[in-house]
Amino acid sequence: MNWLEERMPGIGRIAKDIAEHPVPSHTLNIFYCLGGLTLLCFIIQCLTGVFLAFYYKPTPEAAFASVQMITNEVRFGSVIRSMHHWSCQLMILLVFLHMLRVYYTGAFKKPRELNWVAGCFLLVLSLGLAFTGYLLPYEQLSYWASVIGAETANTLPVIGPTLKIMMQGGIKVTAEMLSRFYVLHVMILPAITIGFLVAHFIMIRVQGISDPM
Ligand code: HEM
Ligand code: HEM
Repeated sequence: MNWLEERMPGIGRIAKDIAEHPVPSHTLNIFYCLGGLTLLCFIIQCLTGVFLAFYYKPTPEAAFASVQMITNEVRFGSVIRSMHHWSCQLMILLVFLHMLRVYYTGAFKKPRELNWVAGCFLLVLSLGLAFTGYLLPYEQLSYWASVIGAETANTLPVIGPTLKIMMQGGIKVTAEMLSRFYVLHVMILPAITIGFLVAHFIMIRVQGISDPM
């Protein structure tokens, strides 16, 4: 730390401020851990997702075969894939439970309204990540689930038909649908999620955790 402090004066104070921040006693229970556990799942998703991306091929011809190869041939491939799969299910469950904790403790009220709104974006982003990831193995179930998703988007007033075409790459499903979902899944949505998470945590730090009811 001294070595760093000499080169970047002030960094020790920031590290001390983070490490020595007291935890309010009323938050020492499982319900206040749900946000942190959601974050842990997101970190696991990013780490295991990068390993999957080393072998995954986002084309209609090769996607399913590459996922089969990850499962059957790549060393620890099935473990990494299972971790990605189950941590996704857990993340969605935990984010809803976290939202319920915030709601039932009234933590969305003044001055935390903006953080509730940031949280709503995080909820939609988490669902978007799970939805776009679902198509990637390109098996019957994932293909038709994405078609249903695109048709559901189609029913939205005004923007519906355009949204469907943007998702599928045309009136009918095209090869672009997989490329688009892949780019959304591994680049755009994780990057936007990280941005909202930073804002979420800065607001929590500035406002402090809400008082007990
Ligand atoms: C990826 C999703 C999310 C992550 C990783 C996350 C993470 C966290 C963490 C670590 C905390 C600290 C306290 C705690 O854990 O309970 C927190 C607090 C908070 N979160 Fe989230 N959150 C997410 C989604 C949401 C959603 C969906 C909402 C609501 C719509 C929300 C609203 C809030 C609010 C208002 C607080 C302040 C609570 C208080 O002061 O008691 N968050 N979040
Ligand atoms: C919160 C974040 C994420 C969620 C909820 C999520 C969810 C999913 C889901 C549900 C699947 C389908 C898996 C299956 O059925 O076996 C999947 C596949 C995949 N994900 Fe993610 N993912 C996330 C983040 C990432 C990130 C950050 C990357 C890469 C940088 C990534 C890369 C992949 C790849 C390559 C696949 C296809 C391989 C396979 O199906 O096993 N994911 N993801």
